[in-house]
Amino acid sequence: MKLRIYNTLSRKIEDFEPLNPPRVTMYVCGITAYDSSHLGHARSAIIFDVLFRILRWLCYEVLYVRNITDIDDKIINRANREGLFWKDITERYTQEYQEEMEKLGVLKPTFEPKASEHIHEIISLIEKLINGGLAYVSEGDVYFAVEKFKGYGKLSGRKLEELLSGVRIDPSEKKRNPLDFALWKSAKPGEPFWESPWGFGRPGWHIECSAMSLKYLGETIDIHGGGLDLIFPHHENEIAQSEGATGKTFVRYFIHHGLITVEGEKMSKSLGNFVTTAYLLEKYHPEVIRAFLLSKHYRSPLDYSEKNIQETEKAMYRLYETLYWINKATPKKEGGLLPRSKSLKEALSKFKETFVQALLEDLNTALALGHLFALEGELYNFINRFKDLTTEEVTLLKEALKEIQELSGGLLGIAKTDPEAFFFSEKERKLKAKGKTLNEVEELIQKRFEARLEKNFALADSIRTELQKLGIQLKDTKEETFWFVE
Ligand SMILES: Nc1ncnc2c1ncn2[C@@H]1O[C@H](COP(=O)(O)OP(=O)(O)OP(=O)(O)O)[C@@H](O)[C@H]1O
Ligand SMILES: [Zn+2]
Repeated sequence: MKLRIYNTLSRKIEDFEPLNPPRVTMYVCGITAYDSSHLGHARSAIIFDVLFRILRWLCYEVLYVRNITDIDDKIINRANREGLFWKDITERYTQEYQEEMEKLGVLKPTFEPKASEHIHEIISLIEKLINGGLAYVSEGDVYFAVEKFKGYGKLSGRKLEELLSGVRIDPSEKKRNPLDFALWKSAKPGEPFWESPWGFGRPGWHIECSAMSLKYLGETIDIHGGGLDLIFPHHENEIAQSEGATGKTFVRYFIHHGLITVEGEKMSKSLGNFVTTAYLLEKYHPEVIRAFLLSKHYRSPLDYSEKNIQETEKAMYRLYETLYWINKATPKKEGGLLPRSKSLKEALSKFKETFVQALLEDLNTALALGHLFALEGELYNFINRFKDLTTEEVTLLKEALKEIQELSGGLLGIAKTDPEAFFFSEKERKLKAKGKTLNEVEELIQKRFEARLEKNFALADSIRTELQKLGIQLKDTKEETFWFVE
């Protein structure tokens, strides 16, 4: 079994071959910690989380770095605006982000280095670039000289001449070429600074990723990822810095995901069209958010709207309802598989074959989810149609449950929660929003259950109507009333 993945460098889907198997090195550009994270940041973390899980499932030993940018103009502006020390800002939002990612079931990367803790490595790398003639000092700043690096533009497919035609030349600039970018910026009043051979100052944005990936993962890394907004200039500049300094290939596979959009525009803080991860976690189960984010191919844009995520929630409730019934299923008679289970059996073996296959072919989470829901549909119909299950039929249902939990739960982080726990926390959360407690509602449901046993249908119906007003959906079986809040 082999992973095939789209490589932005070649613009093709390629077989994934790590440089030194079984080791795989992966670096993903993380957040700039100056504000609360939004759904776009969660998409990035979850896509690479799925890739991380798949690589581990393929028995690779993955070293995964996701950095935190904690030196940046936006951080400094925010700190000055709030009258706080820059570190207060970055620590607050880093912690918030890490807690949210944990709630979303995102596995911790091997390393989460911060730019501010790697100034020494950054300075050494800049010195190397200056010594190699690829960077120059100008009034306390250091710039990378883009025309000195032959391959500049190879990732984004841009040519230097084309790029130059689009920029305004300002003769007062400290740069020799308007496309040169800052590796080091001299300190301005009110900004954090560090000591360097070029005076007090701070690193530019791009150099931190080159320095930290070199430190933790070595000169050549297998995978480098981020949103496609980072292809140019960020990743182009990272290549120039890293390859300029080492003379080696920096990245074997560049993987870029599409953006979360709102009515077609990138979700971003500067446009003010964002929903925070915290807000979504208040409203939706973490697995609903994951399922929504994985419902489209990672390279496509994904348009957020409340309606779209609510549709995912409906599908997830149905999935969990099915898993709930399987959990509860017990045989009513001894016996083997009857002809009626033929299509379920086929659906299960199809799922086992196709689910992982979809993920291995360029991480097609949308298709994998399609396979999951196809099996779920078969399971749902089977459970609802046949109440006199045989021992072997129950075994088949439990096997399907186990496969779903292992494959979808393990690789997508979806369907990994115990179904009872899923509904319990969902009911609590939704009732709280309606000003009700779980106890109150459970008492009503019990009362209705008893009324039905006593054939007091008038009372049972009036309770049902009352519950429906709260958006509660009820489903009666002989043993219990299954319910959830819409
Ligand atoms: N709308 C989005 N959809 C998907 N990924 C995004 C989106 N916005 C940012 N990202 C990704 O999140 C990661 C962290 O990015 P970063 O903190 O630099 O965000 P940003 O682009 O500055 O966000 P904003 O513009 O909202 O401030 C990057 O890999 C980036 O590509
Ligand atoms: Zn980066």
